[in-house]
Amino acid sequence: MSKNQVNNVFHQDFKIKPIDRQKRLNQKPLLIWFTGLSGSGKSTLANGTEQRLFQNGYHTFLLDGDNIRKGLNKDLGFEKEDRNENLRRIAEVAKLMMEAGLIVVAAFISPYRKEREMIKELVGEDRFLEIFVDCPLEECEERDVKGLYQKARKGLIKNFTGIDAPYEAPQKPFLQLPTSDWSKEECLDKIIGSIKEKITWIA
Ligand SMILES: Nc1ncnc2c1ncn2[C@@H]1O[C@H](COP(=O)(O)OS(=O)(=O)O)[C@@H](OP(=O)(O)O)[C@H]1O
Ligand SMILES: Nc1ncnc2c1ncn2[C@@H]1O[C@H](COP(=O)(O)OP(=O)(O)O)[C@@H](O)[C@H]1O
Repeated sequence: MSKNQVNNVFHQDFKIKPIDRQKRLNQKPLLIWFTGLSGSGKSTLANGTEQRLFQNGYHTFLLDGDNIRKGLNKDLGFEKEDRNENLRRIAEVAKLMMEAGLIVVAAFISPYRKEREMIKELVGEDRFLEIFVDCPLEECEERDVKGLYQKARKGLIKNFTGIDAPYEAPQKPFLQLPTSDWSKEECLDKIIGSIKEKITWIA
């Protein structure tokens, strides 16, 4: 679409506002964003976090790299530009889900600081909780959950994060979880303990 066409698109106001939906669901929307290397534990912890919230009555949705890349973003690869477009679309989807009142849990490598900043700005700083799933490359490679590191080392996959593509660790994340030292349950206890205050509805 050309710039001209974008200029001819107008914002529509809805009668039902986000605040109405928040009151109905009795919760404040949030984006809980897991970032880290492949195999660091993002999906495991994002799933566990969603399960615990859901079982406690919260309205949630989980967005995960592999699944989104098989559907909405199946036209994108792993070049820097593609990763950025991947995350831009996901951020917009997460924003819509938050407007619907949901607590969104997201698990993406999201290797570039600048893109994570973009997501924070888009959804609002106070509603974006960045969780750094911190696991050394050596341990991720040893886990090699999907056999991708082995393929990357053999040169069968290009631009693999940590091997021949960068990962920029967060400098001031909301939480940093050393998954090579802490168990999954320890990490989940820390997450739930830290976000409890943020998700309680204050009328
Ligand atoms: N080149 C390369 N680099 C990194 N990861 C790769 C690559 N090729 C395929 N995969 C698989 O894609 C999953 C990561 O997708 P994401 O959407 O999270 O990546 S990104 O945020 O756009 O960087 C990632 O999932 P996780 O292992 O859960 O992180 C891999 O299964
Ligand atoms: N503390 C931990 N938190 C999360 N996963 C862990 C932890 N300790 C070990 N693991 C294991 O590490 C692997 C992480 O895989 P996964 O969650 O798919 O990572 P990612 O989504 O980052 O690629 C799983 O096999 C999981 O059982």
